[in-house]
Amino acid sequence: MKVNGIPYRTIWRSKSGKSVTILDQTLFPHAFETRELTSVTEAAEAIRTMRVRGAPLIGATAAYGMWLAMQADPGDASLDGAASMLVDTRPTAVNLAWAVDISRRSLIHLAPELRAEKALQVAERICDEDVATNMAIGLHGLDLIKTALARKSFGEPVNILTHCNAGWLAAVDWGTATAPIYMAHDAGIPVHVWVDETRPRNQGAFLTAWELGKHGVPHTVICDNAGGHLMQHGAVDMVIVGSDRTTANGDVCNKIGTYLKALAAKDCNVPFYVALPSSTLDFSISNGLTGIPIEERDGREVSTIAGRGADGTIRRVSIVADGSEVANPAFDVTPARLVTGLITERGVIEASRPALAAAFADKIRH
Ligand SMILES: CSC[C@@H](O)[C@@H](O)C(=O)COP(=O)(O)O
Repeated sequence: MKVNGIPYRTIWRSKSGKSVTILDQTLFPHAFETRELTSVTEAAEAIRTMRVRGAPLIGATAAYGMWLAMQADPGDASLDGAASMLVDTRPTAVNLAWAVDISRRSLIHLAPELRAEKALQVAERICDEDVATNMAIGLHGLDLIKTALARKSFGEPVNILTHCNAGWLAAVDWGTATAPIYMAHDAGIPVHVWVDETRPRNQGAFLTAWELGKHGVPHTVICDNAGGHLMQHGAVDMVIVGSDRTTANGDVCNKIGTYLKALAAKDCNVPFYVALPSSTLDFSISNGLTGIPIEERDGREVSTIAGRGADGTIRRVSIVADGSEVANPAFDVTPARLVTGLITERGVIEASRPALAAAFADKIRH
Protein backbone atom coordinates (compact mmCIF):
# COMPACT_ATOMS: atom_id res chain seq x y z
CA MET A 1 0.00 0.00 0.00
CA LYS A 2 1.08 3.59 -0.40
CA VAL A 3 2.67 5.66 2.34
CA ASN A 4 2.77 9.34 1.41
CA GLY A 5 2.34 8.34 -2.23
CA ILE A 6 5.12 5.73 -2.26
CA PRO A 7 4.09 2.07 -2.67
CA TYR A 8 5.44 -0.22 0.06
CA ARG A 9 5.36 -3.83 1.01
CA THR A 10 6.19 -4.72 4.61
CA ILE A 11 9.29 -6.72 3.67
CA TRP A 12 11.62 -6.80 0.67
CA ARG A 13 15.10 -7.79 -0.42
CA SER A 14 17.49 -4.93 0.35
CA LYS A 15 19.27 -3.02 -2.41
CA SER A 16 22.53 -4.84 -1.57
CA GLY A 17 20.81 -8.06 -2.68
CA LYS A 18 22.17 -9.83 0.40
CA SER A 19 19.86 -8.78 3.22
CA VAL A 20 16.20 -8.04 3.82
CA THR A 21 14.48 -4.80 4.78
CA ILE A 22 11.46 -4.49 7.07
CA LEU A 23 9.35 -1.67 8.47
CA ASP A 24 10.10 -1.57 12.20
CA GLN A 25 6.59 -1.90 13.62
CA THR A 26 7.68 -1.30 17.23
CA LEU A 27 8.10 2.38 16.30
CA PHE A 28 4.64 2.96 14.80
CA PRO A 29 2.75 5.26 14.72
CA HIS A 30 5.31 7.79 15.93
CA ALA A 31 8.08 6.91 13.48
CA PHE A 32 8.23 5.23 10.07
CA GLU A 33 11.63 3.57 9.84
CA THR A 34 13.05 0.69 7.90
CA ARG A 35 15.50 -1.80 9.37
CA GLU A 36 17.87 -4.18 7.64
CA LEU A 37 18.06 -7.82 8.72
CA THR A 38 21.40 -9.35 7.80
CA SER A 39 21.34 -12.74 9.56
CA VAL A 40 18.90 -15.41 10.64
CA THR A 41 19.50 -14.34 14.24
CA GLU A 42 18.35 -10.82 13.37
CA ALA A 43 15.31 -12.21 11.55
CA ALA A 44 14.42 -14.30 14.63
CA GLU A 45 14.91 -11.28 16.90
CA ALA A 46 12.65 -9.16 14.66
CA ILE A 47 9.87 -11.75 14.92
CA ARG A 48 10.30 -12.33 18.67
CA THR A 49 10.29 -8.64 19.56
CA MET A 50 7.47 -7.93 17.10
CA ARG A 51 9.35 -5.53 14.86
CA VAL A 52 7.45 -7.66 12.36
CA ARG A 53 4.21 -9.27 13.46
CA GLY A 54 0.95 -10.57 12.08
CA ALA A 55 0.62 -14.18 10.98
CA PRO A 56 1.41 -13.84 7.26
CA LEU A 57 4.29 -11.43 7.79
CA ILE A 58 6.07 -13.53 10.38
CA GLY A 59 5.87 -16.43 7.92
CA ALA A 60 7.38 -14.29 5.16
CA THR A 61 10.10 -13.00 7.48
CA ALA A 62 10.96 -16.54 8.54
CA ALA A 63 11.29 -17.58 4.89
CA TYR A 64 13.76 -14.72 4.33
CA GLY A 65 15.47 -15.77 7.56
CA MET A 66 16.11 -19.18 6.00
CA TRP A 67 17.71 -17.41 3.04
CA LEU A 68 19.95 -15.36 5.33
CA ALA A 69 21.02 -18.57 7.09
CA MET A 70 21.80 -20.30 3.79
CA GLN A 71 23.98 -17.40 2.64
CA ALA A 72 26.04 -17.66 5.83
CA ASP A 73 26.29 -21.47 5.89
CA PRO A 74 24.31 -23.74 3.56
CA GLY A 75 25.10 -26.96 5.43
CA ASP A 76 22.51 -29.34 6.92
CA ALA A 77 23.20 -28.33 10.53
CA SER A 78 22.75 -24.66 9.66
CA LEU A 79 19.51 -25.46 7.80
CA ASP A 80 18.01 -27.34 10.73
CA GLY A 81 19.34 -24.85 13.27
CA ALA A 82 17.81 -21.92 11.37
CA ALA A 83 14.48 -23.71 11.03
CA SER A 84 14.18 -24.43 14.74
CA MET A 85 15.45 -20.97 15.77
CA LEU A 86 12.75 -19.33 13.62
CA VAL A 87 9.90 -21.67 14.59
CA ASP A 88 10.66 -21.15 18.29
CA THR A 89 10.18 -17.36 18.11
CA ARG A 90 6.37 -17.28 18.42
CA PRO A 91 4.11 -20.27 19.05
CA THR A 92 0.57 -19.37 17.97
CA ALA A 93 0.52 -18.29 14.31
CA VAL A 94 0.94 -21.43 12.25
CA ASN A 95 2.10 -19.45 9.19
CA LEU A 96 5.53 -19.33 10.77
CA ALA A 97 6.00 -23.11 10.89
CA TRP A 98 4.23 -23.38 7.53
CA ALA A 99 6.71 -21.06 5.79
CA VAL A 100 9.76 -22.60 7.47
CA ASP A 101 8.55 -26.07 6.51
CA ILE A 102 8.09 -25.10 2.86
CA SER A 103 11.57 -23.60 2.79
CA ARG A 104 13.24 -26.51 4.58
CA ARG A 105 11.58 -29.12 2.37
CA SER A 106 12.64 -27.24 -0.78
CA LEU A 107 16.26 -27.08 0.39
CA ILE A 108 17.08 -30.27 2.23
CA HIS A 109 17.52 -32.41 -0.88
CA LEU A 110 19.55 -29.80 -2.76
CA ALA A 111 23.33 -29.58 -2.87
CA PRO A 112 24.44 -26.93 -0.34
CA GLU A 113 25.80 -24.58 -3.02
CA LEU A 114 22.32 -24.33 -4.57
CA ARG A 115 20.45 -23.67 -1.33
CA ALA A 116 20.81 -19.90 -0.91
CA GLU A 117 19.43 -19.15 -4.36
CA LYS A 118 16.53 -21.56 -3.85
CA ALA A 119 15.74 -20.17 -0.38
CA LEU A 120 15.48 -16.69 -1.88
CA GLN A 121 13.13 -17.93 -4.60
CA VAL A 122 10.94 -19.61 -1.97
CA ALA A 123 10.82 -16.47 0.20
CA GLU A 124 9.91 -14.28 -2.76
CA ARG A 125 7.27 -16.74 -3.92
CA ILE A 126 5.72 -16.82 -0.42
CA CYS A 127 5.57 -13.01 -0.45
CA ASP A 128 4.06 -12.77 -3.94
CA GLU A 129 1.51 -15.46 -3.16
CA ASP A 130 0.55 -13.68 0.05
CA VAL A 131 -0.20 -10.53 -1.93
CA ALA A 132 -2.29 -12.45 -4.51
CA THR A 133 -4.10 -14.35 -1.75
CA ASN A 134 -5.00 -11.18 0.10
CA MET A 135 -6.28 -9.57 -3.09
CA ALA A 136 -8.54 -12.60 -3.61
CA ILE A 137 -9.73 -12.35 0.01
CA GLY A 138 -10.39 -8.66 -0.65
CA LEU A 139 -12.58 -9.37 -3.66
CA HIS A 140 -14.63 -12.01 -1.83
CA GLY A 141 -15.02 -9.76 1.19
CA LEU A 142 -15.99 -6.87 -1.07
CA ASP A 143 -19.12 -8.77 -2.07
CA LEU A 144 -20.12 -8.99 1.61
CA ILE A 145 -19.63 -5.26 2.03
CA LYS A 146 -21.72 -4.60 -1.10
CA THR A 147 -24.50 -6.76 0.35
CA ALA A 148 -24.34 -4.79 3.61
CA LEU A 149 -24.44 -1.53 1.65
CA ALA A 150 -27.67 -2.57 -0.02
CA ARG A 151 -29.34 -2.55 3.41
CA LYS A 152 -28.16 0.97 4.26
CA SER A 153 -29.86 4.26 3.51
CA PHE A 154 -28.33 6.23 0.63
CA GLY A 155 -24.98 7.76 1.58
CA GLU A 156 -24.72 5.91 4.92
CA PRO A 157 -21.42 4.08 5.38
CA VAL A 158 -21.06 0.39 6.07
CA ASN A 159 -19.66 0.23 9.62
CA ILE A 160 -17.08 -2.50 10.11
CA LEU A 161 -15.46 -3.34 13.42
CA THR A 162 -11.99 -4.88 13.48
CA HIS A 163 -9.70 -6.06 16.23
CA CYS A 164 -5.90 -5.96 16.39
CA ASN A 165 -4.12 -5.39 13.09
CA ALA A 166 -4.97 -7.80 10.30
CA GLY A 167 -4.02 -5.05 7.89
CA TRP A 168 -1.27 -4.74 5.31
CA LEU A 169 1.24 -4.28 8.11
CA ALA A 170 0.37 -7.80 9.30
CA ALA A 171 0.86 -9.29 5.85
CA VAL A 172 3.07 -8.53 2.87
CA ASP A 173 0.47 -6.21 1.36
CA TRP A 174 -3.30 -5.48 1.49
CA GLY A 175 -3.87 -7.37 4.76
CA THR A 176 -6.56 -9.97 5.28
CA ALA A 177 -9.35 -8.26 7.26
CA THR A 178 -8.52 -4.92 5.67
CA ALA A 179 -8.31 -6.06 2.03
CA PRO A 180 -12.12 -5.97 1.55
CA ILE A 181 -12.19 -2.58 3.29
CA TYR A 182 -9.49 -1.07 1.04
CA MET A 183 -11.19 -2.48 -2.05
CA ALA A 184 -14.58 -1.11 -0.99
CA HIS A 185 -13.09 2.29 -0.26
CA ASP A 186 -11.24 2.32 -3.59
CA ALA A 187 -14.50 1.38 -5.36
CA GLY A 188 -16.22 4.43 -3.86
CA ILE A 189 -18.31 2.47 -1.35
CA PRO A 190 -18.66 4.47 1.87
CA VAL A 191 -17.07 2.49 4.68
CA HIS A 192 -16.23 3.42 8.24
CA VAL A 193 -14.09 1.26 10.50
CA TRP A 194 -14.37 0.93 14.28
CA VAL A 195 -10.79 0.17 15.33
CA ASP A 196 -10.39 -1.66 18.65
CA GLU A 197 -7.32 -0.24 20.36
CA THR A 198 -6.27 -3.85 21.22
CA ARG A 199 -4.52 -3.75 24.55
CA PRO A 200 -1.96 -4.61 25.64
CA ARG A 201 0.19 -3.82 22.59
CA ASN A 202 -2.33 -1.52 20.93
CA GLN A 203 -1.99 -2.92 17.42
CA GLY A 204 -5.36 -1.34 16.59
CA ALA A 205 -4.51 2.15 17.83
CA PHE A 206 -0.88 2.06 16.72
CA LEU A 207 -1.05 0.16 13.43
CA THR A 208 -4.58 -0.28 12.03
CA ALA A 209 -5.55 3.35 12.61
CA TRP A 210 -2.26 4.47 11.05
CA GLU A 211 -2.64 2.41 7.90
CA LEU A 212 -6.34 3.21 7.40
CA GLY A 213 -5.50 6.87 7.86
CA LYS A 214 -2.69 6.73 5.29
CA HIS A 215 -5.17 5.25 2.80
CA GLY A 216 -7.87 7.80 3.64
CA VAL A 217 -10.34 5.26 5.06
CA PRO A 218 -12.67 6.87 7.63
CA HIS A 219 -12.16 5.22 11.00
CA THR A 220 -12.64 5.73 14.73
CA VAL A 221 -10.44 4.22 17.43
CA ILE A 222 -12.40 2.81 20.36
CA CYS A 223 -11.31 1.21 23.60
CA ASP A 224 -11.58 -2.55 23.59
CA ASN A 225 -14.65 -2.54 25.80
CA ALA A 226 -16.76 -0.33 23.52
CA GLY A 227 -17.55 -2.86 20.78
CA GLY A 228 -20.44 -4.59 22.55
CA HIS A 229 -22.14 -1.28 23.30
CA LEU A 230 -21.81 -0.16 19.68
CA MET A 231 -23.24 -3.44 18.43
CA GLN A 232 -26.20 -3.18 20.81
CA HIS A 233 -26.98 0.22 19.33
CA GLY A 234 -26.84 -0.85 15.67
CA ALA A 235 -23.60 0.99 14.96
CA VAL A 236 -21.77 -2.06 13.59
CA ASP A 237 -22.86 -3.76 10.35
CA MET A 238 -20.23 -6.47 10.42
CA VAL A 239 -17.09 -7.54 12.22
CA ILE A 240 -14.05 -8.63 10.19
CA VAL A 241 -10.97 -9.95 12.00
CA GLY A 242 -7.95 -12.04 11.03
CA SER A 243 -6.73 -15.44 12.19
CA ASP A 244 -3.39 -16.78 13.38
CA ARG A 245 -4.47 -20.39 13.22
CA THR A 246 -7.66 -21.99 11.94
CA THR A 247 -8.50 -25.54 12.92
CA ALA A 248 -9.98 -28.35 10.83
CA ASN A 249 -13.45 -27.67 12.29
CA GLY A 250 -13.29 -23.89 11.73
CA ASP A 251 -12.28 -22.61 15.16
CA VAL A 252 -10.16 -19.49 14.77
CA CYS A 253 -7.41 -18.17 16.99
CA ASN A 254 -6.74 -14.44 16.88
CA LYS A 255 -5.55 -11.61 19.11
CA ILE A 256 -6.79 -11.71 22.71
CA GLY A 257 -10.24 -10.15 22.94
CA THR A 258 -11.49 -11.44 19.60
CA TYR A 259 -13.68 -14.04 21.34
CA LEU A 260 -15.50 -11.36 23.35
CA LYS A 261 -16.29 -9.51 20.13
CA ALA A 262 -17.66 -12.70 18.61
CA LEU A 263 -19.90 -13.25 21.66
CA ALA A 264 -21.25 -9.72 21.48
CA ALA A 265 -21.77 -10.05 17.72
CA LYS A 266 -23.75 -13.26 18.21
CA ASP A 267 -25.93 -11.64 20.87
CA CYS A 268 -26.58 -8.60 18.67
CA ASN A 269 -27.06 -10.50 15.38
CA VAL A 270 -24.06 -8.79 13.81
CA PRO A 271 -22.26 -10.94 11.19
CA PHE A 272 -18.83 -12.00 12.43
CA TYR A 273 -16.39 -12.76 9.59
CA VAL A 274 -12.84 -14.03 9.78
CA ALA A 275 -10.58 -13.23 6.83
CA LEU A 276 -7.79 -15.75 6.46
CA PRO A 277 -5.30 -17.05 3.95
CA SER A 278 -5.09 -20.83 3.71
CA SER A 279 -1.61 -20.56 5.26
CA THR A 280 -3.35 -20.23 8.65
CA LEU A 281 -5.12 -23.59 8.27
CA ASP A 282 -3.99 -26.31 10.65
CA PHE A 283 -5.83 -29.48 9.78
CA SER A 284 -3.91 -31.37 12.46
CA ILE A 285 -6.00 -29.67 15.17
CA SER A 286 -9.73 -30.20 15.59
CA ASN A 287 -10.47 -28.42 18.85
CA GLY A 288 -8.96 -24.95 18.91
CA LEU A 289 -9.47 -24.54 22.66
CA THR A 290 -7.42 -27.56 23.61
CA GLY A 291 -5.13 -27.80 20.60
CA ILE A 292 -3.77 -24.34 19.81
CA PRO A 293 -0.75 -23.17 21.80
CA ILE A 294 -1.49 -19.71 23.20
CA GLU A 295 1.49 -17.39 23.48
CA GLU A 296 2.04 -15.96 26.97
CA ARG A 297 3.92 -12.69 26.69
CA ASP A 298 5.82 -10.55 29.16
CA GLY A 299 3.55 -9.04 31.82
CA ARG A 300 5.22 -5.66 31.36
CA GLU A 301 3.17 -5.28 28.16
CA VAL A 302 0.12 -5.14 30.48
CA SER A 303 1.56 -3.23 33.43
CA THR A 304 3.08 -0.46 31.33
CA ILE A 305 2.08 1.59 28.32
CA ALA A 306 4.13 3.68 25.90
CA GLY A 307 3.18 6.83 24.08
CA ARG A 308 4.40 10.20 22.86
CA GLY A 309 4.38 13.09 25.29
CA ALA A 310 3.53 16.68 24.42
CA ASP A 311 7.27 17.37 24.02
CA GLY A 312 7.53 14.67 21.35
CA THR A 313 9.48 12.15 23.39
CA ILE A 314 8.32 8.55 23.62
CA ARG A 315 7.94 7.33 27.21
CA ARG A 316 6.86 4.07 28.75
CA VAL A 317 4.93 4.51 31.97
CA SER A 318 3.64 2.08 34.59
CA ILE A 319 -0.15 1.78 35.00
CA VAL A 320 -0.45 -1.00 37.57
CA ALA A 321 0.06 -0.76 41.32
CA ASP A 322 3.46 -2.07 42.40
CA GLY A 323 3.23 -5.66 43.53
CA SER A 324 0.10 -6.67 41.56
CA GLU A 325 0.37 -9.86 39.52
CA VAL A 326 -0.23 -9.47 35.79
CA ALA A 327 -0.97 -12.09 33.12
CA ASN A 328 -0.66 -11.64 29.39
CA PRO A 329 -2.21 -14.36 27.21
CA ALA A 330 -1.77 -12.95 23.70
CA PHE A 331 -4.44 -14.85 21.74
CA ASP A 332 -7.82 -16.47 22.25
CA VAL A 333 -9.92 -18.98 20.37
CA THR A 334 -13.29 -18.18 18.85
CA PRO A 335 -15.27 -21.39 18.34
CA ALA A 336 -16.63 -22.04 14.86
CA ARG A 337 -20.23 -21.73 16.11
CA LEU A 338 -19.70 -17.98 16.61
CA VAL A 339 -18.26 -17.38 13.13
CA THR A 340 -20.64 -16.31 10.35
CA GLY A 341 -18.18 -17.11 7.59
CA LEU A 342 -14.52 -17.50 6.70
CA ILE A 343 -13.36 -15.13 3.97
CA THR A 344 -10.66 -17.13 2.18
CA GLU A 345 -8.84 -16.78 -1.11
CA ARG A 346 -11.23 -19.43 -2.45
CA GLY A 347 -14.41 -17.65 -1.42
CA VAL A 348 -16.51 -17.14 1.69
CA ILE A 349 -17.08 -20.49 3.32
CA GLU A 350 -18.82 -21.85 6.39
CA ALA A 351 -16.64 -22.32 9.47
CA SER A 352 -17.10 -26.08 9.54
CA ARG A 353 -15.09 -29.22 8.94
CA PRO A 354 -16.98 -30.29 5.78
CA ALA A 355 -16.78 -26.82 4.21
CA LEU A 356 -13.06 -26.44 4.95
CA ALA A 357 -12.27 -29.96 3.80
CA ALA A 358 -14.16 -29.40 0.54
CA ALA A 359 -12.56 -26.03 -0.19
CA PHE A 360 -9.03 -26.97 0.84
CA ALA A 361 -8.76 -30.72 0.26
CA ASP A 362 -5.37 -30.17 -1.40
CA LYS A 363 -4.00 -28.58 1.79
CA ILE A 364 -4.69 -31.58 4.01
CA ARG A 365 -1.42 -33.45 4.56
CA HIS A 366 -1.91 -37.14 5.18
C1 LIG B 1 -3.55 -10.95 8.92
S1 LIG B 1 -3.00 -11.09 10.46
C2 LIG B 1 -4.05 -12.01 11.56
C3 LIG B 1 -3.47 -11.98 12.90
O1 LIG B 1 -2.11 -12.28 12.83
C4 LIG B 1 -3.69 -10.65 13.61
O2 LIG B 1 -5.06 -10.41 13.73
C5 LIG B 1 -3.05 -10.75 14.96
O3 LIG B 1 -3.65 -11.24 15.90
C6 LIG B 1 -1.65 -10.31 15.06
O4 LIG B 1 -1.11 -10.53 16.33
P1 LIG B 1 0.36 -10.02 16.65
O5 LIG B 1 0.56 -10.45 18.07
O6 LIG B 1 0.37 -8.55 16.45
O7 LIG B 1 1.30 -10.74 15.71
